[in-house]
Amino acid sequence: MMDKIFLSGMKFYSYHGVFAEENKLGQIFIVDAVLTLDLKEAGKTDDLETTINYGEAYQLIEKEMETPSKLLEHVAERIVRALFEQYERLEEVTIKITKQNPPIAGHYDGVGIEINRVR
Ligand SMILES: Nc1nc2c(c(=O)[nH]1)N=C([C@H](O)[C@@H](O)CO)CN2
Repeated sequence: MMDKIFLSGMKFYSYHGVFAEENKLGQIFIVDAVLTLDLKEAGKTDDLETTINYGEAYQLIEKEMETPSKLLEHVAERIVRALFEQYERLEEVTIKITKQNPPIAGHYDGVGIEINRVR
């Protein structure tokens, strides 16, 4: 069983979407991230340099969320790429992005996507 760092329920106001109204008005997106890596060294040494600083990972995700894409799939792939480029020790990533109030009639808690990528 591999170790994990998680960032859950991150909320961003962004402009991703297929429709012009979404690109113009924007909406809230909820992002959940799970980063898989070995946390034994950090557990032994108590040294932040031996793990991934989740505060720094948050900023990286925030930066990608600020760049508009049409599809949530595209946003998620950009986040994964940025994380793998930044963190050599990262082995696997899961990114889930939810739109709570997309322009779709009906009753639901949210719609969205989740991707999992292994380096
Ligand atoms: N698989 C996907 N389907 C849809 C997406 C998406 O990003 N991935 N986006 C939309 C619209 O932007 C949505 O917000 C409203 O219909 C539609 N389907």
